[in-house]
Amino acid sequence: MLELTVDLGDRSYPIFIGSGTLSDAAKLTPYVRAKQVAIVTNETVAPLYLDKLKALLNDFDVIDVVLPDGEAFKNLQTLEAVFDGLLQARHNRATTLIALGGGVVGDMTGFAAACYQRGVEFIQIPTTVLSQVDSSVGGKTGVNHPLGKNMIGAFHQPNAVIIDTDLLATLPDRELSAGIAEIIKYGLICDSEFFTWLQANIAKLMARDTDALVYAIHRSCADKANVVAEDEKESGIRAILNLGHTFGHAIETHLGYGEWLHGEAVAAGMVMAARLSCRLGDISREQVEQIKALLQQANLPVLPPEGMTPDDFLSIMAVDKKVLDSRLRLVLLEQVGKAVVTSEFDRSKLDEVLAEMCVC
Ligand SMILES: NC(=O)c1ccc[n+]([C@@H]2O[C@H](COP(=O)([O-])OP(=O)(O)OC[C@H]3O[C@@H](n4cnc5c(N)ncnc54)[C@H](O)[C@@H]3O)[C@@H](O)[C@H]2O)c1
Ligand SMILES: O=C(O)C(=O)C[C@@H](O)[C@H](O)[C@H](O)COP(=O)(O)O
Ligand SMILES: [Zn+2]
Repeated sequence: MLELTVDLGDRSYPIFIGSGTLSDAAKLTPYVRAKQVAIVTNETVAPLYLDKLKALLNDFDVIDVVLPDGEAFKNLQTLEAVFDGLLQARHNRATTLIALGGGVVGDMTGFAAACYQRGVEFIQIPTTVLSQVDSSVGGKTGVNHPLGKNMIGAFHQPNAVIIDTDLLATLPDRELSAGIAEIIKYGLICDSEFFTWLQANIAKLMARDTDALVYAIHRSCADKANVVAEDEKESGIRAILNLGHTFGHAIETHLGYGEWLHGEAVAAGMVMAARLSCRLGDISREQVEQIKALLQQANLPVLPPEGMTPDDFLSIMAVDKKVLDSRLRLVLLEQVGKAVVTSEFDRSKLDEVLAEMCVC
């Protein structure tokens, strides 16, 4: 079992990573501070893992809230079900919410915890690759709005993150690939050595080799924990975790949430960001091809969806959360392994990349 810490002073918390961590009550119960516990999960994950989790909580008063499955349900209306469950069971400020599921369940549970009675504690038990390497760590919580991804939310850190790699056995291949997109992101933004490791080990990851998966999850969480510890609320460096997301969120919003998976949209978005970085003279064409090749080996898209126009991108990107004083800010690559967040780029180059990549 591996352990990392997200270092946030007196709000620091552990990330436990390994096979079988969800069979170990000692990893969970110290982070539940009172009797009331509410497990939030969804209709796909509940039949697979809810009983396993409940078995660790025999000494607690446990309720569960089972949400519908899908990005399309990551909204304020679905959140009502969590508040209904908590209020009907008379949960008070000492309750602990536990998110058992992928990033959708994690983001919604965290946001419910941030809001319920003005803030209660929560624990993340991520069950997808994407949530194990990214969404369960760092305290970004929230829901989508029809006009933009994650537009309603809060920063609210969990008490602990418990990652059991055994749970990935039931994950569909398409979801594995989507998670690998965010893993590749870390190599690109801050860890060139990891990028090189990924080039050598992508086949193992795709074959679900346990050692490779544990290594990639641990390294991704370590990279994310470092960034979050430096800039918890994204006043600066944390925005590098958004590589590919300005384009990717535009794809998700334009298509309707759930058509493309988040990781798929981010993959295409990272190629768009890489192409722009190349056009601006930072990374080479060869490096863009290396990035594309790695994503393609993970069965990820490297082009935007057919029919999406430059104007479709620009109108949604205009409401991106990183926009400052009406100016678009993008995460670009200075090198493979070094991202920067900037509004100081030649806008005509963005137009050229969009025109070149959008197949209408
Ligand atoms: N908060 C953050 O920092 C952050 C970071 C990255 C992504 N996100 C958000 O995370 C979401 C994407 O998360 P995701 O990729 O985990 O998608 P998801 O939560 O929709 O899960 C993917 C699918 O896998 C199913 N599933 C989950 N665990 C399973 C398991 N062990 N076995 C079988 N099926 C399983 C789910 O029911 C779902 O159908 C997006 O909403 C994205 O915006 C948030
Ligand atoms: O943790 C972060 O910071 C990230 O940006 C991680 C992203 O992978 C994630 O998709 C996040 O939800 C995006 O946040 P947003 O603020 O751009 O909505
Ligand atoms: Zn993401």
